[in-house]
Amino acid sequence: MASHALGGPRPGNRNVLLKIVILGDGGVGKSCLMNRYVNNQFNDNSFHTIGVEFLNKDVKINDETYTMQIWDTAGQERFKSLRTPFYRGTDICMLTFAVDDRTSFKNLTMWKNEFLHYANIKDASTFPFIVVASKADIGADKRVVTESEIKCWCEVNDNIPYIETSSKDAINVETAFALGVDSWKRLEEAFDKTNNYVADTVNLSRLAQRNSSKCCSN
Ligand SMILES: Nc1nc2c(ncn2[C@@H]2O[C@H](COP(=O)(O)OP(=O)(O)OP(=O)(O)O)[C@@H](O)[C@H]2O)c(=O)[nH]1
Repeated sequence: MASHALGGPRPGNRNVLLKIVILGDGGVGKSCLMNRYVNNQFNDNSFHTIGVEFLNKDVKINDETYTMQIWDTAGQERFKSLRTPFYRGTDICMLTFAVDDRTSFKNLTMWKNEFLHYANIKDASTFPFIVVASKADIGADKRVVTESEIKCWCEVNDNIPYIETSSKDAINVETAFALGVDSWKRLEEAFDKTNNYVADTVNLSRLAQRNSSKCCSN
């Protein structure tokens, strides 16, 4: 949760800082996604990430300015203990798989659960996840995960928003991050509303208690 949600009104002239974590199997294109988004570059021979790396980018989305702090994590199993300590305090989680890699799609559930566990999030339905299908530029002959099965997985998982991207051809990369921010904003507003509602309920019940104790003392 961003600091303004905990500490009162959003400061007028400062950017909202959003911590965004990109998760998914090794080789699905997480580093390339971050590099396309932040530096508008693509590397055909990107190396495996060891642990985590992060980059910042200031953006304006729907008239609001944000500092996007993007954490690219190592997808390989052997780096699990190096990446999981960085999950806490995340505002948006991008669950990534490559459309030419069925195992990476099957592992989305594992990634989601790993994140929920180490970020200590109790209710997945209130957290802004985004599913990012990467390498959408590859030919139809190489594609092994269909759009309908991705949509189905998202539906079963609290209707997580989903987008197909290509870092190589710069398709939908900015939109993917904007989608994450949209989802974060929607859930944050819902959270604020619920909390106000709970606060009102508490106040009303306190009032009722006070009134009823008055009645008792009469
Ligand atoms: N065709 C295509 N290849 C891509 C795309 N994005 C990444 N790749 C390639 O996929 C390979 C792996 O990309 P990375 O970004 O290093 O993958 P990663 O998910 O960060 O991998 P780990 O660091 O091991 O977790 C590289 O050879 C990239 O060039 C894409 O949009 N299209």
